[in-house]
Amino acid sequence: MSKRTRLEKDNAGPCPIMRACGGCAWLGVPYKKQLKRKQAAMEELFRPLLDRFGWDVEIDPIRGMGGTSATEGKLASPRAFRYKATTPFAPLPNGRIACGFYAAGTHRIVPAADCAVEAPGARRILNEVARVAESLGMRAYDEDTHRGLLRHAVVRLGWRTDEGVLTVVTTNRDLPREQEFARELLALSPRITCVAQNVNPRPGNAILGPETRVLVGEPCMHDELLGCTFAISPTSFYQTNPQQTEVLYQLAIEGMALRPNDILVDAYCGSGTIGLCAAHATAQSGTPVHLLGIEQNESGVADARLNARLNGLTPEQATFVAADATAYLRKAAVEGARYDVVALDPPRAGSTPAFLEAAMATEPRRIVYISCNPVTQARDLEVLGTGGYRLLRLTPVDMFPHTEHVETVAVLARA
Ligand SMILES: C[S@@+](CC[C@H](N)C(=O)[O-])C[C@H]1O[C@@H](n2cnc3c(N)ncnc32)[C@H](O)[C@@H]1O
Repeated sequence: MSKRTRLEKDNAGPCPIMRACGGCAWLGVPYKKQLKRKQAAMEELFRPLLDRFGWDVEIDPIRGMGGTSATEGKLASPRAFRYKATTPFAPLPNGRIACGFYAAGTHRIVPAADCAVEAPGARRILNEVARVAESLGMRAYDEDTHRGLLRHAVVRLGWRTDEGVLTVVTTNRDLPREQEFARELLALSPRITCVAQNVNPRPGNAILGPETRVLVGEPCMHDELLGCTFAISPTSFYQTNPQQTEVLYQLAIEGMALRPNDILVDAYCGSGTIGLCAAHATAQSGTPVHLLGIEQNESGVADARLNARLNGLTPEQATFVAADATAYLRKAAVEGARYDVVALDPPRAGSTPAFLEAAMATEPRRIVYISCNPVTQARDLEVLGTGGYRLLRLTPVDMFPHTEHVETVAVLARA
């Protein structure tokens, strides 16, 4: 038998472009082994902290898709779990447009007909955006010369709904043949219910710029988590792996251990999802709480207010403020505010010492810290431990199979 070429070997694997694309470095690693690796990484990261504070806590087995690191036997390798997909665009000769994934560590685009981890159909929609733009004579943005219009496209599909938002990111607001472009994008899939344009004129790696407008269709899409309905605008934050988001939120809600009439703060709340799932559950069980959500992205706050209404919560039951979480909580603490439970879910950079100090000054019974970056979370838990909070539970969740990333939920109580 002839020796197989490297390309043939790649094509026989779980994804034909897994070596070229920078997305799923661990796709070839059995899923159970991935979970064990992540569990070991969490032990190594958090053990010194647990020992230093004398917190007698065993880190829970990481909650993977279909099982945990402690599950007996093999686990199926997860597929089709990412409900948000993105492509960069770049110019090719003869007005053609490249799209796909950046090769690992570069800005070289690797074309992809499909993607094993994205929701079915998402990659095809993104590829079709390039074809539509080519047919209308649009130019892709060139990172070297800073010329051209089309930079990225982002598609988000509903997990429990048939809705979706397609956002094209351009260097300026003016779109040639705008209406035709928008209509053709809307027609790419019955699942696209909103087509939006985001304008990002600045060079650099940030995908989204400051201005967004809906070109055609609905102003947002909807999805459902833990029995709640959520409206999601084109540029509001919404988790990419909804199945695991339910696991994550359920752990956070359990950790809150809410009591009737508690004031619950949901800081860095995005579209309000964590706090609203918690407040909705307590309202349903006849023991309502008061929710205060804090988020700096105004479109997230607008979504959160709408989401409160969609889930039957009044403005008295759920209030959302557009503010920097640190500035808001510092002021509240100085004014003597008292909260019963503070949940926070900051971006990868983590929270700030000033936020954590202010949160503790409001004397919450519990602090629930959800993190997509355990390294910054460990740093912040040090501040909370020094301030007198004690870790009760730490649970890793696998939101990002086939990558080294781990999400964690830490539950702390006032000592
Ligand atoms: C990891 S997301 C979490 C969102 C939400 N909890 C969820 O599960 O969908 C972090 C959120 O923090 C917001 N954010 C970032 N920096 C912030 C700040 N300084 N103050 C308030 N919100 C901030 C971001 O806009 C984003 O919505």
